[in-house]
Amino acid sequence: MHVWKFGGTSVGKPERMHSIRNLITGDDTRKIVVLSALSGSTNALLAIGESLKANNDDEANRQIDTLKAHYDSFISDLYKTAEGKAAGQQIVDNEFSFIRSLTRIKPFTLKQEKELVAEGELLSTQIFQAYLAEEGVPSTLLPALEFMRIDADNEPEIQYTEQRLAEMLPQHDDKQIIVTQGFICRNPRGEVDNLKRGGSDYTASLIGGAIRAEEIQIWTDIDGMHNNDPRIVKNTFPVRELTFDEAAELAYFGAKILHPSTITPARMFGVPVRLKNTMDPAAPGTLIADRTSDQVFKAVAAKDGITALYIHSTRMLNAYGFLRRIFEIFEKYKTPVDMLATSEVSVSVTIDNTERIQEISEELSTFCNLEEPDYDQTIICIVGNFSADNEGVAVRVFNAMKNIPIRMISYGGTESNLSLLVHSRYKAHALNALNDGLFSL
Ligand SMILES: Nc1ncnc2c1ncn2[C@@H]1O[C@H](COP(=O)(O)OP(=O)(O)O)[C@@H](O)[C@H]1O
Ligand SMILES: N[C@@H](CC(=O)OP(=O)(O)O)C(=O)O
Repeated sequence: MHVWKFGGTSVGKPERMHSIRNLITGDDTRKIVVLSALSGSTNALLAIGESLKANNDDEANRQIDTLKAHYDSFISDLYKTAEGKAAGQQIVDNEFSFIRSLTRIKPFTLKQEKELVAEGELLSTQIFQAYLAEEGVPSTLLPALEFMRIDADNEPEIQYTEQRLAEMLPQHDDKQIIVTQGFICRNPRGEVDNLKRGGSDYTASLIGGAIRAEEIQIWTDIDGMHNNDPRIVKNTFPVRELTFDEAAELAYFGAKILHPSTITPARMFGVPVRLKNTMDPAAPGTLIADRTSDQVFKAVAAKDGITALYIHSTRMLNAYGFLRRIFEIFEKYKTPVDMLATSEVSVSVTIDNTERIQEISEELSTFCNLEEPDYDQTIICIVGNFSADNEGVAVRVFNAMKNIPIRMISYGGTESNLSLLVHSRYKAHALNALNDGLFSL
């Protein structure tokens, strides 16, 4: 069985839904088809939520009218028959009457916001499945809220998904196509929740891992993982093969094509992930699996919103236990550390979640001296085959970066990553310089 995920841009127009229908029925493989919300919908729903939080109900109602008009016109273009249009209209009317009911709940809390934002995927999947029905393609809609769950730390419970799907899927053995929602899940309180922005990729790989799929395919609007951010750098090109580790680093460090956690379940169960282009299905895309080519530099990605903390020991040289004490504090406040640089008496670390920075700094100050943190930093992550006997890797990177100030360097943590910290104002310059220095022929 395969799991195929189509992102917002791939379902965002009626003609794109027509293409998806052709793609998923183009071969005999049984598929779970994971859909995101129509492009722009999640942002529009969040904007409605912001108006409601600000008690601006008139604005929220205007925004709801605009979004509903978009769906009305979408379904009128999507379906051919009067029955199809009526079925589509029924779905849209039902979901929008639920959205309007949320505007009447005061105060508008996070719980309602999560229910509101889930409407994007609830709409797209029902609309698409009704379209398949109109086209005579047998399919089932499997509600993600019945098999996707996160725990108290917001981590997906893959064993629960495995067990639920083992119960649910056999009931639909007669169907080749099973449609479900990306992104949405329940939390331990049974409420509607989600896997954070871009989370439909993660849904697909959690399902793929849970059912030990033959392959997970992520269909988007570009022909695979490019060697650099195509929104910032010209002349990028698709990378044909990546290992799980390489792809995980790129996704975590900012390659927006994949949600940062997508690779974890796929790697855990050895399920290959293929990135494909809905607009150009014949393009080979990128295969993420255990094997890779031996090309030295594979790709570069950048992650913004990073804060660097500079921590100095107040004790003498050779003190042991210093790092342990520091990291226990980050653990206590559930704040992951991304980059790390050490000297004998100092440690510099980066974090991207500053929610608990105040408490962390106060506890560190009890046994360390802290410098002012640097905000607005960017991690530039260079991924490739940097095995210990590969000479010249660092020199090529630093030559490319020779005109850009570097705040921190991390190399040797894995054989596939070299990371640099720069101020965010240098991000575009750094990505372009690395493209010229590492990839131009
Ligand atoms: N290294 C990269 N390779 C490919 N695409 C990238 C990369 N970095 C950023 N992107 C952006 O990711 C976009 C696809 O991701 P996304 O918008 O989340 O798609 P979808 O809506 O299908 O989920 C591309 O259009 C591209 O602009
Ligand atoms: N709709 C959600 C989930 C998602 O994954 O979307 P996309 O596949 O379009 O990135 C979001 O916008 O965050």
